[in-house]
Formats: sequence, C-alpha cells, structure tokens
Amino acid sequence: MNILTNEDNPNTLKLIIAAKVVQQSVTVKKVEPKESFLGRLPSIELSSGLVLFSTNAAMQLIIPPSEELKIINSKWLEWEISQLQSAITFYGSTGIYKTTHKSGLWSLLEELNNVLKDKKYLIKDNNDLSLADICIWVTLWSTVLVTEIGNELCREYQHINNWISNIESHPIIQDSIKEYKFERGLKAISSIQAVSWFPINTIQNFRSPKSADIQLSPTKEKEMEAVSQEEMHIISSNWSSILYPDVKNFPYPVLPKKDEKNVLITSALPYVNNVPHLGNIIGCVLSADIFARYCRQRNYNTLFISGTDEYGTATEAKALEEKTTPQSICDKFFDIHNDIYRWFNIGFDYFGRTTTPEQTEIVQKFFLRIKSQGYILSETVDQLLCESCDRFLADRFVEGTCPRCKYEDARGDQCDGCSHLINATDLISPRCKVCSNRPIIKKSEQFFLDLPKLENKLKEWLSTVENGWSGVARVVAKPWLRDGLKPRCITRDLKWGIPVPIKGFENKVFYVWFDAPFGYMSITKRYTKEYEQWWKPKDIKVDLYQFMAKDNVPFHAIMFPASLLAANEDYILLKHLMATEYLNYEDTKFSKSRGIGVFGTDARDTGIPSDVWRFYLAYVRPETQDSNFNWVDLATKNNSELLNNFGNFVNRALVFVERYFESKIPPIELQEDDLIVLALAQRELSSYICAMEQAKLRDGLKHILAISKHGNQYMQFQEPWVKIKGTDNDKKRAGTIIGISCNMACLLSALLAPFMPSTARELRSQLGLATNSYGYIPDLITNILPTAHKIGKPSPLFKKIEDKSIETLRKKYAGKQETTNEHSDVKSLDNAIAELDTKVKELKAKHDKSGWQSSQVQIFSDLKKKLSDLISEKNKSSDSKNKKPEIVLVPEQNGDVSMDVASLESAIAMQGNLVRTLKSKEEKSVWQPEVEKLLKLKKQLADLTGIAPTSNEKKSKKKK
Ligand SMILES: Nc1ncnc2c1ncn2[C@@H]1O[C@H](COP(=O)(O)OC(=O)[C@@H](N)CCS)[C@@H](O)[C@H]1O
Repeated sequence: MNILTNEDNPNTLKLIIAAKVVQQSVTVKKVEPKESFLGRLPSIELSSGLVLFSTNAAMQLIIPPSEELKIINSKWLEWEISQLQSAITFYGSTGIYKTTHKSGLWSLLEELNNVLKDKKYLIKDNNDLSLADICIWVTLWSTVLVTEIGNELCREYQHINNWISNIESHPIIQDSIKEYKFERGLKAISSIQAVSWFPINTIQNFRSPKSADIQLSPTKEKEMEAVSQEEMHIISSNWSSILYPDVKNFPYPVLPKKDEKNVLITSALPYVNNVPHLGNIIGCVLSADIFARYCRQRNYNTLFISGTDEYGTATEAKALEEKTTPQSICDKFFDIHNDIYRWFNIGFDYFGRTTTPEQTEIVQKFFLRIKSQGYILSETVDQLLCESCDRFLADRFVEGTCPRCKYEDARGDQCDGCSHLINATDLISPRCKVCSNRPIIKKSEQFFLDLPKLENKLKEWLSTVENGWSGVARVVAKPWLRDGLKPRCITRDLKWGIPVPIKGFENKVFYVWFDAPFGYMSITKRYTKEYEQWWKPKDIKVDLYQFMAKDNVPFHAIMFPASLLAANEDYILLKHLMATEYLNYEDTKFSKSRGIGVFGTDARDTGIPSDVWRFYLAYVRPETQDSNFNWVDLATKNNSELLNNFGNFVNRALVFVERYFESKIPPIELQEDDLIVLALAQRELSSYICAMEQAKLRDGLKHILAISKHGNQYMQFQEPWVKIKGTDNDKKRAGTIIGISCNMACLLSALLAPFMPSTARELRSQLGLATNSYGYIPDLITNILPTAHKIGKPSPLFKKIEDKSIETLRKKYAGKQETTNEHSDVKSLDNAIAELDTKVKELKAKHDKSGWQSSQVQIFSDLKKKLSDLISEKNKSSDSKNKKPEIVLVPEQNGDVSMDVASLESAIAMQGNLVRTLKSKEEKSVWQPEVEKLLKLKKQLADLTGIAPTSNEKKSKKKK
C-alpha cells in the first residue's frame, strides 16, 4: 500500500496502524497539499490499485469489520470524522472551548466517556482494537491530548483517560507510532484542516487569537480564505435593498416564451416489464424531477415530461410469462409506475405512455419524412421464423447450440459458453424459447437508418453541444463517432409495435429504440396540442435537457438526433445530455427475482419517508462512477446530515424565536460576525447554483448541507442562549443572531425543496410562510424574513433511523427472504443441503473413506428425490401469475464428496433447467454463475466417463 500525506497528518497514522493489523507493508510519501488530488490527503493506493481519499473508507476496506459489528463501527467512524474532528479543528483554530457551556468538543467527549465506562475497548464485543478504537484514539491522542486542555480532559474524563493509555500500550500502536513520527497538537490539527474537504471553521480561522500559530498550506489557505471585506460589503449592501422575488405561477399549459429561459426536461421512459428499482428511479425520473423543481424555483418556463416505454420484446416476453396480452401488461405496469412516482413526489407536468395514437402518428410521420429525405435504406436479411408460434423470433426468443464452442444453450445474440457474439441464424439446432420447436430461416426485408450518411451532420452538431453534457454522456457517446457509424436496422418482424406504413411492410413494426424517443414528443402532445411550441419553436430559444443512465446514451446522443437531423424540419435537438453511471445495491446488482434490492413499492413499505429516499438517492447519485446504495449509510446520512446538521440548525433557530421572541423575527443589526457567516453562506449558495445549473445534483445537495453546517457553527460560537440572559445589548445581539439564523433557515427551505419537497413545505409552514410556493432560489442572500414576521409552530423535521430497524431492512432485502412463496423453496433446499452436510459429517466420523464414499450414492439419490419433490410441489402450487424462475441448488463439489455418473447426469439436467429458466428472465450477472456451474459439472462428468461433453450430453438426453 502506498500512502501520500502532508506533514504531521494524524489520519496517516490510522492507515499505518490498519496496515499493521492486516500485516501489510506500506510506503509513506510526504507531499505538499497542492500536489494532491483536489487538495485532499492522505490518499492511499491499495494493493488492488484502488486509490482512496477518505481515510475512514479506506480503513474499512483494509480491515473489513465483521457483519455484526459493521453498523456500530460505521457509526463511530462517522461520529469521529464529522463530529469529533470537526469540533477539534474548531477548537484548534479558535482555541476556544468552554466546559461551563458544554462546547461541541466537550459534550462529544462526555458522550465518549460514558460509552467507555468499564470498557477496555470501545466496542464491547471486540476484544481487540476495532476500527472505531483506532480512528478515535488516533484523533484524540494526536491532537487535543497534547494541547493546553489535555490535562483537564484526562482529569474530567477518567474512562477516556484509561482507554487512551490502554490502546497506547498495544504493540501494534507502539510500532506504528515509532514508524510514523509527527508533531502532535496544534500542528496536527492544522495539518488535518489543510487537506480536508469539508467546510471547517472558516468563520473563525482568521479571527482566532491562536490562528497566528497555525500555518495553513497555500492551497488550503486560498480555498478557506478568510471572508474578504468585499464579500461582507456585498452582503450588507444587498441585505435590505434587494427584493426577494416570488416564484411565478405557471398556468396550464406551460409554454415557452420569447426572451425568457425555457427549459424542456425529459426523463428516459421506463419499460413496463418490471417495477422500477432505486437505480431506475435516480437514473431517470428523480434526477429529472430535482432539476425541474430547481428550474421552476428559478422562474424558468419549465416543462417536465416522461412516461412508460411500452413497445418492444421486453413487454412481449413479460406478457408471455404472465400469460396475458402485451396491452394488459402495459396497463398494469403503467399504473404501478404511476403510483410509485407519485409516492416519490415526482412532479411531472405530464406522465404519459407510448401506446397512444399520437405516438403512432408521430413515429410514422417522421419515418416517412426521413425516407423522403433519402436517409432510409432497405436490405434483405435472414431471420428465424417459428412456424408453430407464427412469429419471427427476436434474439430474446431463440436459443440453440453455439456454432463455435458447441455450448447447447447459446442465446440468439451471444454465446454464454464462449462469450462470442453470434447471429441467431448461425445457431445449430435453434429452438423457439416459447414452444421449443425448431424455427426455419426466412428472408425478410428491413429498413435501416443510413447513419454513415448522417455522420458529418452529427459530428458538427455534437461539437456545439457536448460541453454541456455530463462526463458520462461524453465518454459513452464519443467512441460511436470515432469508430465510424453503420446503418442501423429500425424495423422488426414482430407483432407488438408501431406498424411500418409502407406497402408490403404491413406486418412489420418499428424497433422499440426507433419509436421510444419520439415518445417525448407524443407525450407532450397529449399534454398540449401546442406541443410543437416546445419541440419546433419559432424564434424562441428552448433548451432540451434529457436525463438517463449510461446505457441509454447511444440512442439519445446518436440514433435519435440522427433521425431528427435526417428529418430536417427544425425540431430541437437535445442540448444537455445528463447521463449517470449505475447505482448498485449493497455492492451487487438489483435483481427482482432473487429479491435483491429495493424496488419502488418496497421503498414505500419501509416506513422511511419518500423525502429521505429522495435525499439519499441524490446524495449517492452515480455522477462520476457507479455508486452504491447502502442501508447503514442511508441511516448514517439521515442521522448525521439531516437530523444532527440540517434539522438541528433550523429547529434551534425556530424554537429560540418561539421561546424568547413571541414567535416573531427580532430586529436584525448586522455586525461583522453576521456578515461573515452570511458571506460563507453566499459562497455556498453561488456554488449551489453553479452545480444545479449543470445538473450536478449531488454537489448541489452538499452545498446545502454546508450552509447548515456554517449555521450550526455560527450559533455554537455566538451562544445566543447565553446572550439572551445578559444585558439589554446582549439580548439585542441574541435577537440578531436568531434573526440571521431564521433567514438562513428560510433560504435553506428554498434550496432544499427540489430535493425534499415535503420537508421543505413543512419547514416553510414552520417559518410562517405560505406553502403554495417552495420559495424562489435567489442568486444573492437578502433579508427574506422581515422583522416581526410571525413564524409557525416549530417541530423536528427528521426522525432518527435506529440501527436495529436498518439491520432488519438490510436483511429483508438481501435476497434470502422467507416471506414469499418464491423463497420458501430456497429455504427447504437450504435445509436439505444442511441435512446432507450433517449426514456426510456423521458418516465421516464413523467410517473410513471407502465406507463413507460408498454411502454417498444413497445420500445423493435421497437429496435428488427431495429436490425433485420440492420442484414438482412448487410447480403445482404456484399459479401462472406468480410463477417465478425455479431455484434449484446443485450440490457444490469439493474434494471430499464426489458424485457418481448418475448423480452428475441428474445434476446437469437440473442445472440446465435452472440456466434456461434464469436466462429467460434475468440479466447476465444472475445466470452467468449458474452457466459456469453447469460447465463445471459437465467437465466433471467428462472426466469421470472419459467421454467428451457433447456426445455424453446427447447420451444423457436419450436416457431421459
Ligand atoms: N442501476 C441503474 N442505475 C441507474 N440508472 C439505471 C440503472 N438501471 C437502469 N437505469 C436507467 O433507468 C432508466 C429506465 O430503464 P429501463 O430499462 O426501464 O428503460 C429503458 O432503458 C428504456 N425504456 C428507455 C427508453 S427512453 C433508464 O434511463 C436506464 O438508463
């Protein structure tokens, strides 16, 4: 492991200790902060090549805590980084702490002291150093313990004192201290400050009597530069002179207007073959909604539309699975999607669907126009036709033997045995996945979009817009043009879709990815007959923003713009392609059939408010790389950022007004301290707007939290609760502090509204504001709440999420639920396997190898019987509607227990069934491991019999 660090940084000591715990060697290189990535240090390069900038995240990777201790460790690490380090750096830069008023630091230490009572280590069940022990110990030992308050701390907090000495004597700690020498105390504190990313104590830095001792690095010094006279001047001159505008009313239908900012926002249209999961939600509708809400609060003319994507083989396959018609699948899932998005508070102007007459009309019209402009080619292609089903087979509906590796269950487009791409017509012994009959090859003429002919136009257009795209969108789109475009087939011999309006092509439909993007227009047309004002504006500027995840980029960056360019009718092309990477679920992929992940309806059932889901999904929005949904993190962010940071600040301010000022905003007389906190908030506000204008939603949210953090520190430092009991002047001062804080809370309510609309509405009601508006998002901070404005009734905005409930939810959605029929068979099979294990162990204890090996045949045939009983029972009991892929566990092979030929053959047959079933319903990541198991079993059989896999497979089939 390689660590890069600045001088005297205690966080580096944590990493060195962690490396010693897992016996890994480290090299430490000292660098200047300016040489680091974004000024953050230490960074650590793990042996896997991964580089991390968060020390505590790295610690958890180096020493992964056991499953049971994960939550408690995580909680302490969050406490250490966001509260303890913050309070220590505050102390470091101000030199101020107060035992009498329980300063932030002192109350944190008291909390720690209570927990450490009668404990050798922080986490009771850990009999050795835990991650939490290491991190908290390093921070205290390296910083405040050797400052002037160190002795007082040890005297007052005996349990902390004992614990510090105990940990210090640990051999690993001793070794590490010897290896990494640095100056403890104020130097260490300023070293953390110089390279940390969160806003710490900028208010006091330049004012602290001790700050002269603290040498900040040049980079950080600039970043955390003291508020300038000019910044303060701007605040004071704007404070009472700028009017705070109202948010406009947008009457129906919202239409673009000349000389105004007009923003057309689309979210990708989700398929109707499933309930959307959290990834789908943040990937398209939620991101678009946050952005649309932001735009409306900036008084932009905003139209936000979306809907369901209802054509295509995904719908047909689902209909076959549910033994119903594609249209009834669309109707059923349209309602499900609609309900889910309503619960998530997605504020579409219109949520439509693609199976409408408007869609058919628009798609056919565009096709004819593109054809008339000479951009449509036709070509004859070989296709598989299933005569018994009377349908041409889309790739999803055909399987056969791979012409290359002879793997029997190759798909129509790719072989999972050798991974090579194949043409469905090249499959040996192809079979229809619906009826298993052999399809025939039939020639069929199809239409192609002539992309090569459009390449130059596309390149020219792209160069004018791509700067406004998200990084992911640019990265995905670029190679398409770089590698040269090929004609793209846009019609299919299917029944479910929009008919091709050309004689001789009546039985063909448009490929779903040709028709879907026109859905944006047709859905707008359902919203207003004037839809062309948005899509084909005359003398009006409309900016089109499109939200989706990376897999949708080629269709929006290349295929759809190419169609519009070909039509050459002045329809607008997208300006901002806001694509994300993928959200994963607890380090794995979402899978409906395995019960892994949280799907729209599950989120509602958890009892966690939709606003908290919105907040967390925005917090982990995969803007630059795939990100992860994590239950513990959700609880931690709720408890630390929403409850302790944001909620605490606004509640303290409001309760204070209620208690001491008869619920009326007191007069405000701005002093330097107030100008400073407002100037710091102004910086965050400007950064918020800059981020939100580019739809960098995650960053936008962090700037909101930074404002409330500044607010909390301001209150903590100003102590209005002390001043209110002092002289008349002190009381006035308390009034100003609270007036400023309430104004900041009011600003925060507007900034938070795009992310958490219900919470923002509640906060605005507590602030005594009308709740028919979320508040204008201003460029500049002004006095929004005037003196004597009456507030409403304050109450806490957020609830703590307890560890216990989060653990229950984590288990519930981890894929092994036992609550549904779908999983009861897994449980029974698990029991059967466990039974087998016990039998084998018993036999091994009683007999020598020859003895227990001879018994295994009986054991396996018992197990086989149990498995097939379970399967047939399940097949009998499950009605067609609820039919889910059968889950069959084939016994894992190991050195001790090997199977005989009959058992292997039977296992192969079962595994083959499993693979086939999974492949018809699941994504590759789900069935690929099962394919590998199948291949392994086949190889074992071949090794045992000396017969090559293919001929043996035939033999085993004949036997059946
Ligand atoms: N794991 C994911 N994380 C983020 N976004 C994701 C993830 N998986 C998919 N998506 C995005 O969700 C929407 C909807 O996807 P769906 O497969 O239902 O629909 C389509 O892709 C098309 N019907 C879109 C036609 S315009 C999508 O943006 C995915 O990229």
